[in-house]
Amino acid sequence: MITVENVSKSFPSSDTPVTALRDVNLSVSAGSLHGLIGPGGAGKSTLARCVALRERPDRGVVRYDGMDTSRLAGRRLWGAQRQVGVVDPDLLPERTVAGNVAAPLERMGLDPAQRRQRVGTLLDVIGLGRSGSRLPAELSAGQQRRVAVARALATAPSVLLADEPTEGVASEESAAVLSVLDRARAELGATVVLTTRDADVARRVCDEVALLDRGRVVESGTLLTLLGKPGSPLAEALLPRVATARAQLSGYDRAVDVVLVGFAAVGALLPEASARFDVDFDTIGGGLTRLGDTPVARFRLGVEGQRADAALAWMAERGAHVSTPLFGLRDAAA
Ligand SMILES: Nc1ncnc2c1ncn2[C@@H]1O[C@H](COP(=O)(O)OP(=O)(O)OP(=O)(O)O)[C@@H](O)[C@H]1O
Repeated sequence: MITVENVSKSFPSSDTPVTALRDVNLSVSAGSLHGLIGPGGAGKSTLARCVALRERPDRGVVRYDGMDTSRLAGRRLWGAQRQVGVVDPDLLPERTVAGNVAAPLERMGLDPAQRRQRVGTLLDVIGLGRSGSRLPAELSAGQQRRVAVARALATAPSVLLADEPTEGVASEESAAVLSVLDRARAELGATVVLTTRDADVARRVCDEVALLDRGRVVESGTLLTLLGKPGSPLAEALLPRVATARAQLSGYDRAVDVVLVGFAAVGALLPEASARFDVDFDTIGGGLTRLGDTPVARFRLGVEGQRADAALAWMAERGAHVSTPLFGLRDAAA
């Protein structure tokens, strides 16, 4: 577990200093794929570099499993930094794919046989097992980025940092880059921290997220918990839109938004509640999406029937997130 406690960081500039982080608190669970999300200049890279021990906070503490890293210096700091692999997208152009991945192992003094084996494993993880002897210039941008990830993983760090991992990669290749980060976590046991401006990247691959804006963490937590949080800006960015015209609501006793998570809920909860309680649900907005492999739906429902409250409570007991009724009462809209 990595914890960031009350971290602030400013950079000198010609007039007033630029404040990049303001009193930031954050937890990154071991083995998670944690996304730092936010607009340009929000402080994502600075926070990621503090987490990776490449930047020292002006105030506050970064802890690794409870250990205060601000007290580390010299060899102990270097040892802690080595536990964090940072993806550097710039490959060595004159070296082959295998040579790029092997470079950190050569610096470590690993013998050639072990080096070959480690490089082979990593090339398989990134899906380029047959491309070891090619040069970076022969690869697409997405393949190059995957090689950069393999190189950062070469020394088996416990934490991997990828700053904007899909930047500069064609959209059809970004899924493969993200899936390599997921494999780094799932198969190599690394805790992965990525930064992105794109909520879609978080939706596809992250399980924990923090939303930053102007140097502050606006909200953070697991994606699945945030989905059920009323008013969550991240949930709003990640779930299907439910905007509907007021007139569309006027034909119903009430309207509610429901968020359903998982195959069983998305597939069966609405028809079952409808049959059990003799209630009609009309979908008047929203739709389906996925968080990683998990299907997620948000629907705006027009609800009709005497036992609507009981039906909605029954769904909530089964894990549906049901909003308080919207303004759609028939009388109010009339
Ligand atoms: N080394 C530095 N020297 C001066 N200012 C810096 C430095 N690093 C970051 N900043 C400033 O700190 C603020 C936060 O920058 P940071 O790169 O952390 O944001 P970001 O969310 O990663 O942005 P982007 O998505 O554009 O990369 C910005 O105003 C930036 O200009």
